[in-house]
Amino acid sequence: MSLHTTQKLKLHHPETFKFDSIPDSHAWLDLHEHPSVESIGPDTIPVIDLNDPMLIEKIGKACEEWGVFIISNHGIEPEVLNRLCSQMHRLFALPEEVKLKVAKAEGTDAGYGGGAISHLFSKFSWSEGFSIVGSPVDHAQKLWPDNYSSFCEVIEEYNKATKSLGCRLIHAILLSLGFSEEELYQIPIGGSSKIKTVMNLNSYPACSNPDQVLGFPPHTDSACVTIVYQNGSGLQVLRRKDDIAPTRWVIVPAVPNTFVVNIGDLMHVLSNGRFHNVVHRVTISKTNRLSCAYFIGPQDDVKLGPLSELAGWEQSPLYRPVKWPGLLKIRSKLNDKALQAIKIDSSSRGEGNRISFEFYALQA
Ligand SMILES: C=C1C[C@]23C[C@H]1CC[C@H]2[C@@]12CCC[C@@](C)(C(=O)O1)[C@H]2[C@@H]3C(=O)O
Ligand SMILES: O=C(O)CCC(=O)C(=O)O
Ligand SMILES: [Fe+2]
Repeated sequence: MSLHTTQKLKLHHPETFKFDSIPDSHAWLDLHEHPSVESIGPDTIPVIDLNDPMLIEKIGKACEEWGVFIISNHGIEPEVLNRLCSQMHRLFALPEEVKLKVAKAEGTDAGYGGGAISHLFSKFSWSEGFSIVGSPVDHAQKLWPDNYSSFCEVIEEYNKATKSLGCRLIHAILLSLGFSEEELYQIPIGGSSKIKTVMNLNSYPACSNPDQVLGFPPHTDSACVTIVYQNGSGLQVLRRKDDIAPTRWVIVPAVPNTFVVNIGDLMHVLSNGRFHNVVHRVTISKTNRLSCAYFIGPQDDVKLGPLSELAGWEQSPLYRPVKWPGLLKIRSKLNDKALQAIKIDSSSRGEGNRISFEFYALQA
């Protein structure tokens, strides 16, 4: 791979994952000093059974307090997940030059490469990703000209099942905000025909010095919700300082037959700041790990803002409405400061206005 390609995609050098010592480009300093990681502590990420009669209340509470929860009884067959895993193995085991045939092109979200905000971090991630937007057929044909249907079939199947699971979750989340069943359909993401989904397949190779690297640095997801399937642990969420302890990383356990659900920036905006867009990162271990992150947000032409008027809340809106692609553009410049750029904040005029200006310039 040429240096140019490597830098543009913020991808590893093909030999990196075989090194015994970690190259400077991937080694983070003081990674585990602050905040600390809670291995056994007072924190347990809520586990929510989708058949629980108290589902709405439990989901609302988890979205507010944690911004992440684990779901069981989701109805997706383990057999589909096993097939998804074997196709992910098959994809990432391809030679580097084959995977690069479907490298993300400038300005597109779909294809092989690093994350959309990877260029904002000082170090490379110990991971490879493949993003799917819409049909995977074109890319799959390039990867396996004679044998692409087994990949496409499981992707389509998983997509269909996870999309309907996502709609169920979004409904429960909106109901927890106080909307009625009838009102749901007036909301820009309240129905399967209104949402857009992006599937991100991730591979985190085994590492001999896992404490020096990260599979993905700390970030929030931009979408409304993300549904994560993981075949082993590695994901950690940042728990805010509270009465129990200071800010700390909490390990998200890998519970068989469950998914992890994260709240993203757009759900934080939609709920007018009530739901927590949780910061998370991915750590690496001595064994290979696979995950599939399924991002659910509004369609590209839909502006999403706080739903305060609809719900008749007393609080005034904290954010200006934004389209998903617009937010991605701001994030690719401002990273974790992106939401400040759309904040309606009368109290901090100086800084706020400067960032808002940048926001409008980017939107133009
Ligand atoms: C629809 C999406 C969601 C994206 C951007 C675009 C395609 C790739 C997604 C990710 C995947 C990896 C983490 C993330 C933070 C990243 O860097 O790229 C995600 C990002 C986001 O959540 O904004
Ligand atoms: O691999 C994981 O567990 C999560 C990956 C992630 O955070 C992402 O793709 O946004
Ligand atoms: Fe993420």
